[in-house]
Amino acid sequence: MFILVNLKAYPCDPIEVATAARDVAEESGVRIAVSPQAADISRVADTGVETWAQHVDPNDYGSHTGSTLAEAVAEAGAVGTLINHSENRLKLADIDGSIQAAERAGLETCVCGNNPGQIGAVAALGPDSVAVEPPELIGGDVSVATADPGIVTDAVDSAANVDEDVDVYCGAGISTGDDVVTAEELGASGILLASGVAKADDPRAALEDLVSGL
Ligand SMILES: O=C(CO)COP(=O)(O)O
Repeated sequence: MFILVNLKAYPCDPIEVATAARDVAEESGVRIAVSPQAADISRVADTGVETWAQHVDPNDYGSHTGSTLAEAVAEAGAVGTLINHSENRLKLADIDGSIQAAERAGLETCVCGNNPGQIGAVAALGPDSVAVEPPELIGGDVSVATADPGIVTDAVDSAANVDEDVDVYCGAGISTGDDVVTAEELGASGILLASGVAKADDPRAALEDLVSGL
């Protein structure tokens, strides 16, 4: 299982989370990555943790003020990027363009979707992975794998029907090792989470719990 920690714009210490994630990944052998604010990518990557961007724009180099250039986040140390999110919704054409920009820069891609239908649609664009995250469960206390297991299994089927090479992750409300094991049993090959680590009093303990059943 891959554990991808999205720090969103939470007021946590990205270096504290990154250092903990690096250490827990090393100790457990579980792949863990951290996705900080774009401005923090470089110093997070310097900790040695696998680092992802939260977004890249479709544009290439050029006159694109305010854009997040895929090459720039790769140069800063990111090896992957999230694309699309219920908190940062993109049009299908822009998702396609952002995947192409990320691939051009050598970044691994994970495209988020709200439901199995969206997962099938974005899987058709050829990302490395997709993540199903029901918006109503994001930031809550109940894991998607418990609250709505069918959405995970349907997303796995939906992606497989389009492209069997696309990995399927799930997210929303995941915070414990039991949640991760349940997600794995439903067919997910990774989880995407935020508040369970970014808002934890002790991010290291939260990460240790997340990998405890793997
Ligand atoms: O949106 C998410 C990750 O991208 C999930 O957020 P929570 O883990 O806080 O529910």
